[in-house]
Amino acid sequence: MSIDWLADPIPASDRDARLAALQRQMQLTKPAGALGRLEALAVRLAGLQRCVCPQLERVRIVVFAADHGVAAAGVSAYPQAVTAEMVRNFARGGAAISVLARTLGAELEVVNVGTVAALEPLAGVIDARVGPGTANFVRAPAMSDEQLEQALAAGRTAAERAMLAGAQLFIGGEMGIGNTTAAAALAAALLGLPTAELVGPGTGLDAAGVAAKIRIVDAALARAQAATPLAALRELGGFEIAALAAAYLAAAQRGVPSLVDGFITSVAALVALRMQPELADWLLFAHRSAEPGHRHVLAACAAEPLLELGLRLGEGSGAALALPLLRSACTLHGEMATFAEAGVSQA
Ligand SMILES: O=C(O)c1ccc[n+]([C@@H]2O[C@H](COP(=O)([O-])O)[C@@H](O)[C@H]2O)c1
Ligand SMILES: Cc1cc2nc[nH]c2cc1C
Repeated sequence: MSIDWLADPIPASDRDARLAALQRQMQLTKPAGALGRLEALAVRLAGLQRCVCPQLERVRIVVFAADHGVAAAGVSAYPQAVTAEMVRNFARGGAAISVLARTLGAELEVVNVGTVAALEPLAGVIDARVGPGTANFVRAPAMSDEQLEQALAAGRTAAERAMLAGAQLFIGGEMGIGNTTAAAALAAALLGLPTAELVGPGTGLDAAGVAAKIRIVDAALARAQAATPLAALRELGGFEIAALAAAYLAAAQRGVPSLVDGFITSVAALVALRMQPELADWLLFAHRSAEPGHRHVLAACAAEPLLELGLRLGEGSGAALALPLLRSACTLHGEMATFAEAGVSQA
């Protein structure tokens, strides 16, 4: 195995398709610009899908699940066992993302990149465990080089499966008790911002819990020296965060855009963007999470998310909730009558 593929080229958006889509937008029966950001979204997707009228019928949601050694430091409001228990819940169709995927007619796949518990075979769950969770990164690197490589490969192959199934959009989700601590540590390392700006309540810590979490992240940052985004991932990341970063890169390399979900997924996107800035065209950002550090990560990604609903669930749920907006942008763009077709007078 190798990680050389991470640097494989990412195609550019198709300028001719964008111009043709813009031309079409100007002919649709509405005052120019009246559909606001939906217009630019349709044009952007046209460039990415290399056609005048983009489509988002076939959407693949992949939830990457993994455990975190740092959970032993008491950084989450919930016990570590929830990660594996939620994988079962995803498989049985009872989780929020299961419901949303069904509602949207989107395919849902779960990739277990490293729960502590080894789970029985479950329908719709890929077993890609690279270890029983990461090490506690306060004391040691979160993962070995080999584990990092395997987690990246799990993300890449998930994106490849999505592309083979004809996905027109990739949505990554995550599940991992303790992963807001890993995400905050990674973001602090990459952005150089004070830890307190990036650490938040996660699943529901109180103020004292958040203060303790800040101290834990500070201790990890004092221990770990990371000169590159990959080194930061290895030192402070999680298996699911590495897999997500890889999946965003692999999808873009194959010409498929991704819709980024919340705080943890945005940190994965930031890591991937630091590896390949050309990825920026291919990432759409769904929402601003209630996790306070998310706004800094979004700003660093130059992202303007579509929604702000106070969500802090993860699982890809915010991206799933934004999908109807993106789909509407496409169907309006593709199906509205032009002024000429409808016999409506132009300005
Ligand atoms: O997506 C978000 O913005 C988000 C914000 C807070 C928490 N979460 C979810 O909650 C879990 C991590 O929270 P914690 O407190 O255990 O670090 C993990 O499973 C995430 O999917 C997700
Ligand atoms: C129950 C539960 C469900 C989740 N889904 C994503 N993160 C989660 C965290 C908890 C605690």
